[in-house]
Amino acid sequence: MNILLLGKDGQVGRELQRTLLPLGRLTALGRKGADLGDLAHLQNLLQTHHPGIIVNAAAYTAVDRAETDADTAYRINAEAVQVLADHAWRSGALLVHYSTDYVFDGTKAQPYLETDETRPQNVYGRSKLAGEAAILESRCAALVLRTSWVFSSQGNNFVKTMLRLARERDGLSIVDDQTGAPTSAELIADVTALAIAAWRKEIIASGLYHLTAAGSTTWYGLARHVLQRAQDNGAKLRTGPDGLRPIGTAEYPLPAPRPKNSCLDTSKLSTALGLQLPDWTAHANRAVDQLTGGDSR
Ligand SMILES: NC(=O)C1=CN([C@@H]2O[C@H](COP(=O)(O)OP(=O)(O)OC[C@H]3O[C@@H](n4cnc5c(N)ncnc54)[C@H](OP(=O)(O)O)[C@@H]3O)[C@@H](O)[C@H]2O)C=CC1
Ligand SMILES: Cc1cn([C@H]2C[C@H](O)[C@@H](COP(=O)(O)OP(=O)(O)O[C@H]3O[C@@H](C)C(=O)[C@@H](O)[C@H]3O)O2)c(=O)[nH]c1=O
Ligand SMILES: [Mg+2]
Repeated sequence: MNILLLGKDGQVGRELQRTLLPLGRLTALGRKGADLGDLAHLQNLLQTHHPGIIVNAAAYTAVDRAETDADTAYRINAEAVQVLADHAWRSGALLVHYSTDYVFDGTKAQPYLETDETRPQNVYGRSKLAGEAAILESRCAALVLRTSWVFSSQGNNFVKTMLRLARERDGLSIVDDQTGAPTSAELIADVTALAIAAWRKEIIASGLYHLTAAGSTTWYGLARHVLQRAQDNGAKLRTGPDGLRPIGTAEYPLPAPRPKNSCLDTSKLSTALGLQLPDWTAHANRAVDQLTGGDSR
């Protein structure tokens, strides 16, 4: 079985290079080998490789930049995904794709279900929702995995930003009224491989699934946890956990509005696969330890 991984150099893509290996003959391409902005090239590439499984970890993820660069965000997050879905439908391939908590408006008091109404508040979220729709409406075999607040010891993410800023600055103000589940790229890639194996055995069906770590916190809570762990590991910080100031969203204005509640209910996927998704702190500790030389416990 040929597996084609797109976006191999992103946070999730890097981890998928490891977890997809036992599932088949893997071809992993980054932006150089497969530019999702070039739809004609993408089409040719799919015809050449004829993969049995396409895993798309590439995306336009710059949430604030998307507000003024909507054309590019839609080309990568929706039009390229339409090309993948059309190919999967015609060839019978399985398409595995990722989406986001930002498809919701964040006003629900409880974690969001797959069946809840979507209402994205920013361009990134709307472009990702259009990508989901392209897949689900194509009726190709697909696993669309919505996740949230992705971090890893590699790439660009909030955990690494906090460690950098805490080394550079005296005191940091962090938003404390947006709640979500920080999810490691490692966990996403591990569960993706399990889901593909289960799909092949017809244990799980095509469709939309929420995939995040268990538990939840705010960005402030995440930053505190990260800086506490880093300090315990002996990292030299100018701002420790007690130097963080919790603020409201209004005090940290950004171009793109973010949902207040980003929590996703993961019972559909965890029940189907028989998994107990770990608390977000387990992988957060691992990432901080990798970045600050501590022991993972
Ligand atoms: N990051 C997060 O917090 C969340 C992510 N998701 C979703 O999870 C998936 C994986 O995200 P994650 O790994 O975190 O994202 P990253 O931003 O770490 O990686 C995305 C990758 O896509 C690549 N890419 C961007 N544009 C193109 C293009 N035109 N052609 C080819 N490759 C391109 C990027 O390359 P380059 O670096 O060169 O731009 C990068 O390697 C995405 O679908 C994302 O929407 C969902 C919820 C939260
Ligand atoms: C750097 C910084 C950020 N913040 C706030 C801004 C924002 O509300 C929050 C997170 O900032 P970020 O820009 O890292 O987060 P953002 O890029 O919005 O993260 C999102 O990325 C996309 C791709 C997703 O799909 C989402 O699930 C989510 O992970 O932290 C502070 O309050 N203080 C700070 O010093
Ligand atoms: Mg960001």
